[in-house]
Amino acid sequence: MLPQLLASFFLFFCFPLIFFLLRSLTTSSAPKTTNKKLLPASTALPKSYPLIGSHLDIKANFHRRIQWFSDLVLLSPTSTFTLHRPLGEQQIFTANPAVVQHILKTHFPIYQKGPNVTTTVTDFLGNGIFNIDGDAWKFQRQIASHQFNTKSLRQFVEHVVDTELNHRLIPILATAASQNQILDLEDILQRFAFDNICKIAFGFDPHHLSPSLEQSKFAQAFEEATQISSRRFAYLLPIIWKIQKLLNFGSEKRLREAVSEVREFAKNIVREKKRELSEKSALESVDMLSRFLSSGHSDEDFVTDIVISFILAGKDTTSAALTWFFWLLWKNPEEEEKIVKEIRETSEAPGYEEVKDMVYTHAALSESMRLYPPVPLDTKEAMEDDVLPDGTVVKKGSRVTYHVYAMGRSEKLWGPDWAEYKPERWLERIEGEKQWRYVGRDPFRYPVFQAGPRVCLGKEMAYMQMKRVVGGIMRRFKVVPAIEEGVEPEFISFLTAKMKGGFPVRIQERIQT
Ligand code: HEM
Repeated sequence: MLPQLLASFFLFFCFPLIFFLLRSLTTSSAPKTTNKKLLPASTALPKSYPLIGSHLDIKANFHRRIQWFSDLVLLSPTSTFTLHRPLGEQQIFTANPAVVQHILKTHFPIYQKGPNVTTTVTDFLGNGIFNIDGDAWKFQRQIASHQFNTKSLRQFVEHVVDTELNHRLIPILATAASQNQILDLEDILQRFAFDNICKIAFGFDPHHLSPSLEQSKFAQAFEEATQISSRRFAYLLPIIWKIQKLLNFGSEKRLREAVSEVREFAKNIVREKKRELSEKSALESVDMLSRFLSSGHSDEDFVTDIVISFILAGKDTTSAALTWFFWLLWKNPEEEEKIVKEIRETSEAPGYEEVKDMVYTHAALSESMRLYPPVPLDTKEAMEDDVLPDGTVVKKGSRVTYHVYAMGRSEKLWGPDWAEYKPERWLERIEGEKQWRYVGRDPFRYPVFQAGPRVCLGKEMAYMQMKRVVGGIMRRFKVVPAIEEGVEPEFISFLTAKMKGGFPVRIQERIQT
């Protein structure tokens, strides 16, 4: 009762006062933007009011915020759009490759994660690699990068992924096919990816993908922590969730419980690894966790943060990418046939080189992530005043978001056929031969894995895993969505993308032709 009373007191008496005081500050310091006057008057721009900015429109569109921001940014002639948030805060959205290059590379020191993002997700991600800047980030990146060398990738594809595929995934799919069961493929792929990342990065097998598909308390807590942390960004004023946190009620109470569950799980991994390291003088294979623990940074909380960030990186990204990939193949059977052809031309248990050479599948994955990127938005905070290449004025403290989802759907960037699923956009024929060659794109035009000094460390690992999984599944099975005809699944995102409600599918044994 007391917490509710305190909160009500704050809401009714203190807020109006704060509003009044901040109003004078915000009206005088609002940065100028050049793109505003370039937008045609007829476009449905969000209305902005003193103090609350465009909060009413933001709230009304919250359920479809990815698509709404995408529409707004693509309507702008400069592909950059400034959103007025409450209390004079500005958030700049861009789908302009020159701007993306500016923030991610040429002016990298100015555009950091920044206090706004880091304080919002710090309860969940702590000082893990996704939530830090400066020397701490450099250190984590440098230690973690060893995990992604060729030797490690080979071990990953030929042992970790292969074993999980043949001993866990395929048997579950075979049973579903024989019993005509409906499975949630998104859930299965998340479990698969979670086992994979734990094995390769921490040398630990959580055995999350099992025939019972039992819901684990950890997985549920991880999902809740992700969603509640991500929803904090939508508050009219961050102070509201901060008070809720202080008083430990509502979603903040649940977040505290979920984070505690996640941390306990991660801490057990760390403790087990410490014990292993103390018992053995030399480990057979050195995983990333052992490297961190042996680097002189053995503080349990610090290493736990690193473990949580890596679970986030590994569990929800490739699974989101593959979920949408299988949806697109269902809608594009001729593309499915071309991939099956490539798979049948490789051996049943392909090694590292063979997986690397699956260029058609590689292109098909890049093309599906263009339309459904696993990380659809990414935000940086300006550490100083700046001007973007398109003339947009950025004030210190403003957030600048590059909209990956919008960029993949931009006619300017991909041409009038942008809405079509065409893996061949990424391929060219090798002269005089029947084979394809993969043609990479400018990473600032396709920043699905980010770009510049903070480009995704796991990019190659992710492609290798996805190609091997696609090969393993499609060689034998056809994935058939159990979704009513004409219904399009909804693309949503909480830090990483999801298919709303999961991806119900039936599995069919593929008829050999
Ligand atoms: C399709 C799969 C994936 C996509 C689309 C993807 C995308 C991204 C993006 C957009 C970022 C930048 C995030 C930010 O700074 O806000 C990132 C960073 C990162 N990713 Fe991935 N990722 C994928 C898979 C993986 C996997 C499997 C791993 C392996 C553990 C991984 C490890 C990392 C790490 C360590 C960073 C942090 C890099 C840094 O800040 O220096 N990613 N990834």
